[in-house]
Amino acid sequence: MAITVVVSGAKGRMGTETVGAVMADDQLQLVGEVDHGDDLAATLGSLKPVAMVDFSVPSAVLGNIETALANGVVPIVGTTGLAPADVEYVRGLCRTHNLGALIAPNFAIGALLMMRFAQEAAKYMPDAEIIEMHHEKKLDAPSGTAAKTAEMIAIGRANTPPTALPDDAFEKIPGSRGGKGVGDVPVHSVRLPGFVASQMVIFGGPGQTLTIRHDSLDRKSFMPGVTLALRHAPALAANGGELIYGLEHLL
Ligand SMILES: NC(=O)C1=CN([C@@H]2O[C@H](COP(=O)(O)OP(=O)(O)OC[C@H]3O[C@@H](n4cnc5c(N)ncnc54)[C@H](O)[C@@H]3O)[C@@H](O)[C@H]2O)C=CC1
Ligand SMILES: O=C(O)C1=N[C@H](C(=O)O)C[C@H](O)C1
Repeated sequence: MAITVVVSGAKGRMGTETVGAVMADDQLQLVGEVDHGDDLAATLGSLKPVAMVDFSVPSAVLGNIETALANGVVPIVGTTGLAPADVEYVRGLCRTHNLGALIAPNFAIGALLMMRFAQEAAKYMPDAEIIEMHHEKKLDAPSGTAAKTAEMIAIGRANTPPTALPDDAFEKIPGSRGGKGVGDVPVHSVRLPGFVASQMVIFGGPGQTLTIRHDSLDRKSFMPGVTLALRHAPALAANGGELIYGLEHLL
């Protein structure tokens, strides 16, 4: 029997692509679409899908996750902009509702490999900075992918501290050195027309640099990951209330 799916954020760039991908997958059945202004709780309550995939906006995603879990629906979340504390909050909600969920900052296989290689490289080359480049309509900075990459670099270099900058180093223009969050890895966010989603992780060592780069040139790059995640929804529903953070854990 096909896995029933409601798409949240269905009228957006990712939502539109997702609607098409779900409809084209014979293991999945699209039963509903919601966007801004629609009643998600009523939709999920009446249609009772197995999964809700969310590509909405940072200000709405936590509420949508709460609504899905409260209605017994597995959230498959691509929306970014969640803080680490939000992810922990969702982890707790999953336990409370005894229902699994997935938060995946990036569904593209190439991006997952880029993050994995970055974690590995950081063991041997702990000095690293991230430059992420996205289209000009993106709301959040840094990207969810950059934030997760920084976390993974921090894990990779846990036993190998990066080189300290000079004590008297300074920024003539505030922000020139990028932003730092979890993992203390500088992240530089570029927003320009022309990009979909790209990221470079640059490692530096004495006399050498290593650059790991991924480019999503089309939003189709995310769709195999989205449908794969949705096919895992029944297993997530029965996993005892565990939140999975990162699609790599389902590969
Ligand atoms: N995890 C991944 O692989 C990817 C994640 N994203 C993320 O997905 C999100 C959406 O990206 P885009 O499609 O480019 O944005 P978009 O702006 O094109 O689409 C967002 C849609 O959400 C709708 N929306 C607003 N409030 C809503 C609510 N309360 N409930 C449901 N829908 C609501 C908007 O009306 C709009 O149609 C962003 O956070 C982006 O960072 C984007 C690409 C890949
Ligand atoms: O907004 C986007 O477009 C993207 N958002 C995700 C992120 O913030 O990492 C994934 C991908 O980079 C595209």
